Amino acid sequence: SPGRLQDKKLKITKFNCFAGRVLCHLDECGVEDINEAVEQAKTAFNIWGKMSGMERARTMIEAARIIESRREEIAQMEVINNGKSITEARLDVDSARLCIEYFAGLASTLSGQHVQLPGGSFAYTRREPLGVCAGIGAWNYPFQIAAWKSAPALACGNAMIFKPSPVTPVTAVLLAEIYAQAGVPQGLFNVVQGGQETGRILCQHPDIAKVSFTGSVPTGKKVSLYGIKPVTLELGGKSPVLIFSDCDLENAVRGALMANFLSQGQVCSNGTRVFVQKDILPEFVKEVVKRTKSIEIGDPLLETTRMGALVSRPHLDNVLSYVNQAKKEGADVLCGGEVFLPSDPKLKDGYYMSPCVLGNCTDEMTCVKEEIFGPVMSVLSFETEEEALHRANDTTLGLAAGVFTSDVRRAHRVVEHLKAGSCFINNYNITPVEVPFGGFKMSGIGRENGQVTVEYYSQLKTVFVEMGDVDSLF
Ligand SMILES: NC(=O)C1=CN([C@@H]2O[C@H](COP(=O)(O)OP(=O)(O)OC[C@H]3O[C@@H](n4cnc5c(N)ncnc54)[C@H](O)[C@@H]3O)[C@@H](O)[C@H]2O)C=CC1
Repeated sequence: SPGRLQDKKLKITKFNCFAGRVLCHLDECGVEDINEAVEQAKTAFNIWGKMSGMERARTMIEAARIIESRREEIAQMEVINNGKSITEARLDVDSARLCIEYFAGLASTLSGQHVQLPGGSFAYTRREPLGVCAGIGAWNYPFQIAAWKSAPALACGNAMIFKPSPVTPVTAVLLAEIYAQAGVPQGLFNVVQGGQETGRILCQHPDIAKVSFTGSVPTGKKVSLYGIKPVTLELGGKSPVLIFSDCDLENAVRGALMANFLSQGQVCSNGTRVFVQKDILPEFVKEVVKRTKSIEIGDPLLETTRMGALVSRPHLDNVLSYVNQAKKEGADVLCGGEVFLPSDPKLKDGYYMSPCVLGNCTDEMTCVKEEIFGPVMSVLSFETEEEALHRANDTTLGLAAGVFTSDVRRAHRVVEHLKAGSCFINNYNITPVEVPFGGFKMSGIGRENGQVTVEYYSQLKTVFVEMGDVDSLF
């Protein structure tokens, strides 16, 4: 009930995803903790927000350097936190570092405009920070999300209070430690732990100037109703990949695997609806199934592992139930879709499953309509470009989309008509921090990364300067 966190502390139990054992217990933060974090952040903001961009950049670059020096330790912690393979966890740590470096570089470029007006008068605009921002994270990229939100926030002169998902509470704390070590004012980036109630209290706090949220569509809807404050929403997807018969098939197969199986399929931008032109369907399916079957599943800390454990037992059960539903609705399970038991007895209670390819799918099937958020690829066939585009766009979501073709005119024509915020031509699921990322339609509002993100973490002030006398009508 509202306010229940005012009096008593609730405990979060965090499990180790790949061995299924209890990892730690945490107290959920309530009103008092959040008030304290906000007060600290306000004090820190008063120092940080007044510094020049160059000064802020220097501290952020130091944070990036510390991340690089602790790369392996952070990556290992992320594996335990989330269950993904160490190879992927290292890439997440790199992406976090690159994002901090990128926005440190932008910090000194923040500027306004000068507008000349009649009579020598003029106006200018100032880009000012918002104040104390809230960041709310999902569980699939815990460290990376904390960096993707805090880097632009801090570069623009704001403070941030970040709440990680209670399913993966560990690594955001490392980021707070690193910023502190780099020398940001105390409390500039703080972490509060907890679930939806903590999130609600934080977002609704009157001194929170902005909320940047990553998570599901239903929660995003709630967050957007919390008050008159700017929100960035990075929500779910059910993205299409269009594979034309004139493509380079080898690259299309690789792209389809990257579009579905990174992070055990728990990626918002995944291209889970794979539309393949009819004449290359048999060849494509044969190759995709062969490679999916050979994905090494198991201990995510081993270098050879390509797929680790899903994030929790209930989530694993949910993904498996989607596979069962697909079977009932007439899809063919071409491979995987079952609980996977690693040979190492220590891992017997982990949340593993074999990656799944569903063939013979149609647009009405649940697996084609709903975000599964697990390693399940649905393959559909199409005949014409027009038909593929119509079916690809027939969804309320619009996070990402991909096209594989060797015809340069087709590639750009198709992308022009795809209703998605992040489109890929002849690749999939790459997210360089220099380019904006975010969704159309119900997949979200605003963007993360790229120069444009500065606009989402600052506000514009217009200043009019009169050089003559006041021309009064009275
Ligand atoms: N577009 C993007 O960049 C990404 C989107 N996602 C989406 O996130 C979803 C999976 O993540 P989950 O953690 O299960 O999502 P979720 O919506 O259940 O939770 C996300 C976060 O919101 C918090 N929260 C829950 N209720 C809240 C409330 N009423 N007020 C404030 N905060 C609240 C949670 O504790 C968690 O930290 C998927 O739908 C996925 O597509 C995930 C990663 C990236």
